[in-house]
Amino acid sequence: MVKMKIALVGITGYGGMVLYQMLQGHSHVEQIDLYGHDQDETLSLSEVVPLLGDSEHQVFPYNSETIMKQDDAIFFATSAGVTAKLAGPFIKHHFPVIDLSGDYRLKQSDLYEKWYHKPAARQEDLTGAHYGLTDFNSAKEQTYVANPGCYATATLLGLAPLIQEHLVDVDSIIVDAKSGTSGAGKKLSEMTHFTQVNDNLQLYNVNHHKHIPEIVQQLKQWDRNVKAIQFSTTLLPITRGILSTIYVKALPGINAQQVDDAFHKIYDDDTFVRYTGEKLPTIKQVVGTNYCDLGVLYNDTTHTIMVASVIDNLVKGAGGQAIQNFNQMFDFNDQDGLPTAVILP
Ligand SMILES: NC(=O)C1=CN([C@@H]2O[C@H](COP(=O)(O)OP(=O)(O)OC[C@H]3O[C@@H](n4cnc5c(N)ncnc54)[C@H](OP(=O)(O)O)[C@@H]3O)[C@@H](O)[C@H]2O)C=CC1
Ligand SMILES: CC(=O)N[C@@H](CCC(=O)OP(=O)(O)O)C(=O)O
Repeated sequence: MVKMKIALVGITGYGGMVLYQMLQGHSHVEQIDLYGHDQDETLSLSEVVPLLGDSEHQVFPYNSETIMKQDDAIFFATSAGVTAKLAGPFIKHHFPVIDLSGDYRLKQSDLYEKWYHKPAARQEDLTGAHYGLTDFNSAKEQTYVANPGCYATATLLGLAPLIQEHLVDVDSIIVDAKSGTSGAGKKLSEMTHFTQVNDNLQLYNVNHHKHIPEIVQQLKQWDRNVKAIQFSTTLLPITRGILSTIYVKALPGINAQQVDDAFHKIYDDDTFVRYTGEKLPTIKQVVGTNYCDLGVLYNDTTHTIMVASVIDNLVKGAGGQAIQNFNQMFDFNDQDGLPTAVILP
């Protein structure tokens, strides 16, 4: 059996620690080498991430040459703007990278700089990166995988059958996406301060969210007529989970059965996307798992289709999809290393 040594950068972050836990259960991963960026000596993991409490594991000072010598692939679970600076040597040597950040998702450097307000990676590297929406874009034989954003994942999976089957007015897409606070990462901010989050719901970045260009870019791959979406994001007083509620007008003559048929056609054979018809999903039923659950209602009076899409932002929305990309890159079983047990109660 193929056994791999994996490098992981970003263990102190929410995405990185959850990814680390999942990789420990992957049958082809024999070693996980952790690298930190602001340290010049080797530290114990229990010192760096007490929550993981894993005393024999260590965190090494980051060094791309060391990584390419002793590891077989690298996961970056790092903030926006990091891989744009660090990934060059790996790209040059075609060393396998799965990047959880948004640095290589957009194909145009000017678009990245407009929406991320940071210097973009090299245009040729953006062009060469693979957008790893695993249910539609296979990462087989790819070396640089840009893992999708969490809102983008939930929204694109909810829209795919409607856009791919050309059932809707593409100028009528309205997305109301809502996330738990872990989506913002561990950094402290006024918006995610407990007192501000608790007993509250907060809209933020409406019409300015960096997932808008990412979603539109992928939708255009399915229908060139897509130009824009109405996209709002709301912070929920929960830790993990996303509910993306999507509204779109059916084209004249399209009925509920055709919509239902499209979702069955696209998802009946999909391992991690579960279409539940008119039974609308809740966030709790996917938290802790790599599933995306979809419920769909058709309003005959307004001819509006509503899709409810739920995921765990740190699993299917981040590290879980990253492992799916890893499995596709190396032709491993698509369920290897991926959690299916929901966190109860
Ligand atoms: N949270 C989520 O639900 C999702 C997050 N993502 C993306 O995944 C990435 C990680 O997210 P998340 O875990 O939430 O973020 P966090 O803010 O929780 O963690 C960021 C990580 O990046 C590391 N880091 C920061 N600057 C550097 C640097 N210059 N060099 C190396 N490492 C650095 C941090 O290390 P240190 O502690 O030393 O600063 C930390 O480990 C982000 O790009 C995020 O946008 C994608 C989908 C979902
Ligand atoms: C609640 C919250 O703040 N969510 C984050 C989602 C970040 C994410 O999905 O990561 P990428 O930066 O990789 O796209 C946000 O809205 O920016």
